[in-house]
Amino acid sequence: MNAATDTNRIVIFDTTLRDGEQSPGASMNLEEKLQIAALLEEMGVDVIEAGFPIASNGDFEAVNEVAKRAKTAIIAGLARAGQKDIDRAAEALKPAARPRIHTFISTSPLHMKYKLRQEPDQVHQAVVDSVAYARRFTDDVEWSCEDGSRTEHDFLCRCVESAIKAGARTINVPDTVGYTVPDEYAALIEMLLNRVPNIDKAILSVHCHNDLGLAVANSLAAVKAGARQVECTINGLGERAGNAALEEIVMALRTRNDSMPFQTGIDTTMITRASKLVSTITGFAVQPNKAIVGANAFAHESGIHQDGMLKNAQTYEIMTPESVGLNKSNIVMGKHSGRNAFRTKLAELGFELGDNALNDAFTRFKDLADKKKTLFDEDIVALVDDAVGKHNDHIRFVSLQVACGSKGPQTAALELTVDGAPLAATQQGNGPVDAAFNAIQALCPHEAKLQLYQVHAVTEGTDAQAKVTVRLEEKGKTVNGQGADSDTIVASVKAYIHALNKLLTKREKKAPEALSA
Ligand SMILES: CC(=O)SCCNC(=O)CCNC(=O)[C@H](O)C(C)(C)COP(=O)(O)OP(=O)(O)OC[C@H]1O[C@@H](n2cnc3c(N)ncnc32)[C@H](O)[C@@H]1OP(=O)(O)O
Ligand SMILES: CC(C)C(=O)C(=O)O
Repeated sequence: MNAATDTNRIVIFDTTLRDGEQSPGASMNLEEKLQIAALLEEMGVDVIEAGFPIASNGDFEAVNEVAKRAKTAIIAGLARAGQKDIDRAAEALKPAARPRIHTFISTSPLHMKYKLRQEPDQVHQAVVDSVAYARRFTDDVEWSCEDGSRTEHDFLCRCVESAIKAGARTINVPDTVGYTVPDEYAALIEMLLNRVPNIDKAILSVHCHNDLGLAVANSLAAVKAGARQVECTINGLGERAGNAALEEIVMALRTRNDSMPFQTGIDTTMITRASKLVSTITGFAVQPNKAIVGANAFAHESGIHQDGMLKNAQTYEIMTPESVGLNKSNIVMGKHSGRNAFRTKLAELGFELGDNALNDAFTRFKDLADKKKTLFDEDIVALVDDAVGKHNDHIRFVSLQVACGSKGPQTAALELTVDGAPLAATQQGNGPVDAAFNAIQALCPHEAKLQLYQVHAVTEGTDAQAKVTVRLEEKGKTVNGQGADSDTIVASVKAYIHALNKLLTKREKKAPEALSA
């Protein structure tokens, strides 16, 4: 039996927490990673790559904590070809019921010569040694040939054969730089299946980047050619232009099962929740026309389309919105809704809040419902995001009053509490946002630099909530803060404070006494 092809079940390997986090600015804290991992497991992801344990203590802790909590999913940790990396990955994965060590090394001439500065024979030896060493800790070892799509075929076959002989159960052939095209990539997979004598002892996997916008097409072509694991991320997050998007792979396989008769274990109705959670946590907005999860993916604007939809939805919809978890709810939220309905709605939207966060969010919900005529799911998501994980915050927003307009000066009077102590300051600035941020600086002096300031309207209308993302950088560490409010300046201040609180948490972990710095 050929394990690589004799099944129609596609293993979904999600790397949102590892390759996804390599997107500049997409760093996530431990609590956020745990939330994402829990949702990935609930939606049926087979393998969750939780991090690269040697990269930092934070990555180690994330892999370790995800490993402790996982019930059914395989948890993978990445490691370069070296004992130190593998030891660290093995240590982080110790509590996992189903640990996988994912070890990799580059095999393309370019990477071997310039990056590794190693001869092919040395790289080949490193493949054998690293896989054999990883097998001391777990039976489940995955080996990746980084830049596999630009690797010479003879050398690739030699390395793959040796990796399998040394004990790798999954062989991943990444298109690391998003260079390949579908027919070429499919031919590469076929070539490996035809030429590597022991290929039946392993599952072939693909890991595609989106530099030419072909990550999903390449992955699907590879599946048709015999690959049985696809590595992907929610919303296509990832290094540079990103990775293949999980939601696109899964929905393509489901919708075009006639031409691609393969199954995944994903509960597709959780896709929208996962997309929103990852977007909220990373501050990476999903483009409106993004396939499957964009705001317009199921919107029909033009008359002829609307007419067709009314007569038969299949005229213009190849998937139902319900199949990806949209519009499932018939709970209409408004100012008369109670706590139970709110909790149920939150569960539908993918949030499980502790009592404190729930109470906080419920109070905000009631305030918003008093101000806003119609509350959409997006409003609730924005408002809950605002509450999630903030109950331990050192800095808390109390109030803001701004004077703005064409005559100036723009002034912001801000009240905060820092560790419970009330503080107030009034500052001017070049516009109300600048004035408000200057007031924060006056109350909480810090060195962090503002790298990104982004405002989105959560829904339509002039009473829509604004959702603001603020990215701060301090000593090479970046954090994203989010804030939502029907007042854009208040949302901005909340986002800034959220980011500052995250920086404080990072500092606290590094040196508990550094909080006052
Ligand atoms: C394609 C991918 O996505 S690979 C994963 C990328 N992810 C990351 O890099 C995560 C963040 N990285 C980090 O935190 C750091 O780069 C670390 C901790 C991994 C390594 O840090 P450092 O030890 O300071 O090394 P640095 O990053 O400067 O250089 C990488 C070194 O690893 C070597 N290397 C790269 N890949 C591999 C590999 N698969 N196996 C063995 N060695 C490798 C490089 O040749 C280089 O070695 P050199 O220092 O002898 O020249
Ligand atoms: C480590 C490997 C799998 C990778 O991320 C890549 O090659 O893009």
